[in-house]
Amino acid sequence: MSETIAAISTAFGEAAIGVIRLSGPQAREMAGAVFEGRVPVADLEPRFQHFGRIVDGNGSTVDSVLLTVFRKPASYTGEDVVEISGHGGILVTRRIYELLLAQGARAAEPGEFTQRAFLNGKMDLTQAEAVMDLIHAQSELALQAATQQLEGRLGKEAEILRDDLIGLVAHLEAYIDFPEEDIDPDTGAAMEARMEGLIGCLQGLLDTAEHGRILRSGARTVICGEPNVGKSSLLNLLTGVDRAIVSAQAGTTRDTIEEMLHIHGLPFRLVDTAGLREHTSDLIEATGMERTRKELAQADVILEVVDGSQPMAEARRVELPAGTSGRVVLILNKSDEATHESWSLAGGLALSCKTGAGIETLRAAMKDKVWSGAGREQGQLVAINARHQRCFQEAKGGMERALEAFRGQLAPEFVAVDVREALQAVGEVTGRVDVEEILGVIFSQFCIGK
Ligand SMILES: Nc1nc2c(c(=O)[nH]1)N(C=O)[C@@H](CNc1ccc(C(=O)N[C@@H](CCC(=O)O)C(=O)O)cc1)CN2
Ligand SMILES: Nc1nc2c(ncn2[C@@H]2O[C@H](COP(=O)(O)OP(=O)(O)OP(=O)(O)O)[C@@H](O)[C@H]2O)c(=O)[nH]1
Ligand SMILES: [Mg+2]
Repeated sequence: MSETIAAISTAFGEAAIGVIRLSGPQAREMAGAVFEGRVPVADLEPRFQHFGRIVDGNGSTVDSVLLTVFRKPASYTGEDVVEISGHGGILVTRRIYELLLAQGARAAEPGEFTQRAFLNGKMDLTQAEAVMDLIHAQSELALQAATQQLEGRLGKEAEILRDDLIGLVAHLEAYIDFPEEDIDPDTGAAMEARMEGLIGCLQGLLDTAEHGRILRSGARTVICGEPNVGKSSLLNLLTGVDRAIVSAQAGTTRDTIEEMLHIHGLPFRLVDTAGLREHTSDLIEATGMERTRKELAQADVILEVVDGSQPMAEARRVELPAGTSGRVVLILNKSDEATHESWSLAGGLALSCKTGAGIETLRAAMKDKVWSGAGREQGQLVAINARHQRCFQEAKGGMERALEAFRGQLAPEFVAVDVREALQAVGEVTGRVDVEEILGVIFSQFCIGK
């Protein structure tokens, strides 16, 4: 990391202010070569903003700016950092950036400042990932989860797990070093309980993966039903915009239409589909239906729309893929034309896309389908991502094997091998390595010679 990197840190476009950031050993020197202020950059007091001008090679002013110096290690990246706030024009910001590149700065890779922050020990991997989640958050709950992860909540949980695993390995190692000592039954039972506890903790974290996926990419929600029941009208009602074409003609929607929406802080990716009917001679329509079936198979929520004003016997209900029944919300649309009594036992929600009656009940039902919120206290919003999920799954696998080996009275070294694998996997969550520390714990907790 001897290179000094530069990037425009604000969004591309016209804005009030544009920030260019430099990080690395030559940050101050490079900034000093283009900045003219009352005091040379090398002597500027860190963490205060200083007014001055950016000048090009001919000595002409490019912009008047505010400049901030951060001295290693007290910066975001842990390196020397310089930030320059210029006027936010596309061209002006770009020119300052290019002047810095001309001084030898390298264009930063995506995420490189945060990567350096991680490599310099300013944050763990879960926090680095949270920075990205925070930037990408599109809903209130996703933002809350990212903020908490950035504050280190998940990292702390992983570290606690890791400490427990290190303790366990240390304990097992002690028996390897002293094979003449048998594990007495009380200790054995306690160790078994400890392993079970760890598996429970890992499972608890794994249980948050579903919520994590939904927060990060939205609950996949598919609107399906026979032609002309009001599917596109429902998409428009939920999103509040006239996105999809609505018409009295059956077969209006041919292709899938996608829109994002938010319900009580949760993101939903809503897909309107071509009406499903068993037989069609229209090739385009048939292709549309094929897409619909694919969407249905991976949906988190299925909004099955029927024309509730018609008798239930006349409705040709869509054949849903196996295993999806728990995810279905049946919507009895066109309730403004009165809901036919034959639907009374079907367990559907009466709705009118025409008047909007019933929409709040539907929104609540959609949230319920994907957000049980069970298990975790209010305000505690741990939601692991796919990488964490892989690590924790591997760790749990290791612990399950360890427990089995332990119960089968295998030698402690075999049990320890599996626990070590779990330890490695959990260490990967925060991005730590372990071996040295295990040695440390062995010698500090178990006196040699006993
Ligand atoms: N202008 C600006 N705004 C920003 C950032 C930035 O880099 N620059 N950040 C970037 O994403 C976020 C803030 N994150 C930061 C985290 C740590 C430090 C920092 O200087 N840390 C020092 C001192 C800590 C202290 O004073 O308590 C350190 O860790 O030693 C700076 C920004 C959001 N806003
Ligand atoms: N009375 C009444 N009519 C509705 C309601 N919702 C939709 N409609 C009408 O039903 C017809 C079909 O609506 P669409 O939303 O296009 O139906 P669709 O299910 O998307 O139809 P396809 O795309 O052809 O499969 C239109 O004439 C709508 O105005 C409702 O709640 N009440
Ligand atoms: Mg439609």
